[in-house]
Amino acid sequence: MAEPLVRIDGVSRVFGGGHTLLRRPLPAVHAVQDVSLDVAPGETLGIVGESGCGKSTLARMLVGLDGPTRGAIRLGDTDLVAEGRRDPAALARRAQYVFQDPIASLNPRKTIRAILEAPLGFLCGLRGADREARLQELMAQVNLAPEFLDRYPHEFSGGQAQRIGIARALAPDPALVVLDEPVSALDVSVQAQVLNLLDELKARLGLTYLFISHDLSVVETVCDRVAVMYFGRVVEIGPVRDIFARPRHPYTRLLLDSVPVPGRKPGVTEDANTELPDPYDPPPGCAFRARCPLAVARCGTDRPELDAGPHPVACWEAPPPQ
Ligand SMILES: Nc1ncnc2c1ncn2[C@@H]1O[C@H](COP(=O)(O)OP(=O)(O)OP(=O)(O)O)[C@@H](O)[C@H]1O
Repeated sequence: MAEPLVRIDGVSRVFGGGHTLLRRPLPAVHAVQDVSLDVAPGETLGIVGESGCGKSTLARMLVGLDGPTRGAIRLGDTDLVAEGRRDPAALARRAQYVFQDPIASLNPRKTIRAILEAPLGFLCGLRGADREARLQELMAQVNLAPEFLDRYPHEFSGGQAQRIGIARALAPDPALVVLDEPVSALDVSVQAQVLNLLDELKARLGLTYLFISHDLSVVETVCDRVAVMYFGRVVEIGPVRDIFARPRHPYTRLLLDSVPVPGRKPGVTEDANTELPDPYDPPPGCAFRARCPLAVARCGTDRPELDAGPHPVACWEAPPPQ
């Protein structure tokens, strides 16, 4: 792999915890636990897993919207966490976020012009004719007519609003764009247009994407590699083709089996125990074992770590890589 653009090293994020004034322990949620992964420049890394597994928490840390409790994140050769504290604008010029709900993520009282001018002025120091030229360029990049600049978010369809969200993210010309379920709120027909646009922009502008989704068919289409998260941890990571053709973790297999295929009975919904473990009381050993068809005694006591190679998995019973 080329020198990584992003290096996540042993990152954990705990919410809550600590003690009351009377020294009673407060409950803590271990949202992200000891995650290490790299993202190469120009790569699209998908993060998949069911609701509550820590995808958004991890993503938010990559743009400084949240900070790790432990571990380090590097963006190029800078310490992202330190940079986010020292100079949030410098971090925002390099890493941007596209939110799931496009209309809710745009200020309803501002025109699109005002929404896009803010980062161009504040982050890029553009004024006057230079700012206007960049505004026009951003609108062209997301295939929206310049007349739309003077409209308000509620006047847009979901797909158009997401184009504005993408234009706002591109405004400071970032290297990394975190896409948090960017098409899941859109109609299926519009999803394809937005995904094509993201693909074109990535090629044209040399972007790197972290793509969060629970829609595996979208992930299969757009991602180069995929990290599968379960209960705050990465349990499998590898090239998208390997993950889909030869999943090694039983949880990944369960996710793939749950994708609706016409004429096939879903495999997972018959699994009675489909709840994640209690995040306030994580079980010892492997967090997946209560749902796992391969579980053995050791899984209840020893937590498996990711093994080595281009397609690592954290499972005592996983088949060897092929
Ligand atoms: N600010 C917070 N305070 C307390 N707990 C939180 C906070 N943010 C997230 N959590 C908890 O951390 C865990 C991971 O949440 P996160 O939103 O990262 O998961 P997710 O995989 O992105 O889920 P979804 O797909 O539903 O957005 C969950 O148990 C969630 O309830």
